[in-house]
Amino acid sequence: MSGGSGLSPLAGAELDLHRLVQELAEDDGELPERFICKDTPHGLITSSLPLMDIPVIDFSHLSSSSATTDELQKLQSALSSWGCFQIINHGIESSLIDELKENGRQFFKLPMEDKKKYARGANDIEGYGNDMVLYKNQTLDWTDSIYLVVSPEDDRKLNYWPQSPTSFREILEEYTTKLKLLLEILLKFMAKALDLEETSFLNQFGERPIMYTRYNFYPPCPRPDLVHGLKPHADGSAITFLLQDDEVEGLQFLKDDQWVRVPILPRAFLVNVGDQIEMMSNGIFKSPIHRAVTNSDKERISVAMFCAPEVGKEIGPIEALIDDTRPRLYKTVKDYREIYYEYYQQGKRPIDAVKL
Ligand SMILES: O=C(O)CCC(=O)C(=O)O
Ligand SMILES: [Fe+2]
Repeated sequence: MSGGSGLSPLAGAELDLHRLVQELAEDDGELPERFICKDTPHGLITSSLPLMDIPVIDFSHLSSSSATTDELQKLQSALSSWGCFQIINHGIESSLIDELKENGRQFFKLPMEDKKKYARGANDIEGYGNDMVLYKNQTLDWTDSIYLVVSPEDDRKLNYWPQSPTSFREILEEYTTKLKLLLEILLKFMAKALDLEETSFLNQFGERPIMYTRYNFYPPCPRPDLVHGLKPHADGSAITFLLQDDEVEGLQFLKDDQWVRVPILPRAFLVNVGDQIEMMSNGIFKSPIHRAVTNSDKERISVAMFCAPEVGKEIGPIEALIDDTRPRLYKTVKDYREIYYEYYQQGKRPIDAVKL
């Protein structure tokens, strides 16, 4: 479900029964037509593309009194220019991060029949599967994934949570608890960076924020020049935390019509704003377009955590960010995810649906 970015599609979206990318990759056969992009130049890892000078925010500085102002300024500038940054010294243990990713890797290594026990069901978006077909003639992305609601806890569908490797569930649970705290801290810093009340963003998330995780697995691809790992999209979430592969590059952002490669910073979080923070910040923070590319000899894994306000919660630009020089740019909406998919299915950029 590339481009789906952490939100559920409209009911009745077409479910496709094509084969998993991993099976195709092991086949060594011809690249099926449905993966070949016909439109833009794509796919290329092209080391000729510039490496992004991505801002790195040190969380330990944000919490210390002396360095706070500079770091908040950096955060503000990162989010208004790029809409993304990397976090170091975030306090989540390396061992937890390593195990989370290793569990993902091990899961994708299981025999197909074991993985298929967790296969996405008809009319569901959760579980193990390939790119989900949401609109007609959609080009398929070269990725398989496991997609799970992790919060609120009572919305979890444990039947989709792998039991092999044995620590998969426990580690994901622990990771979710820690990321939820990190999300809260980050939202407070983001408000401070704009001179707002600390809870200005947090309040819009409500009591039961939604968190989805997606393990993206990109097998080596015979023609990385012809396919997308994940086609260009902006996330429909409010905030996305991404753990990139420690060794294999693949994530790229679009800035001023130019694709740039994201450097690997092991165990850092790549954080990007999703459409919902762009709306809440009245357009000051940008929800960036990004994509993942594949390569012909190495598999790649990434783990995304999409965070969004609770279901049914009204969200919109924070009042203090609306004035004569910056009029309100977005509507107030509920359940942006439905709007997101409706627009996505029509091949339009979802955030345009909520612009005034
Ligand atoms: O694999 C990556 O690096 C990108 C993942 C991503 O953009 C997503 O899951 O929405
Ligand atoms: Fe994304």
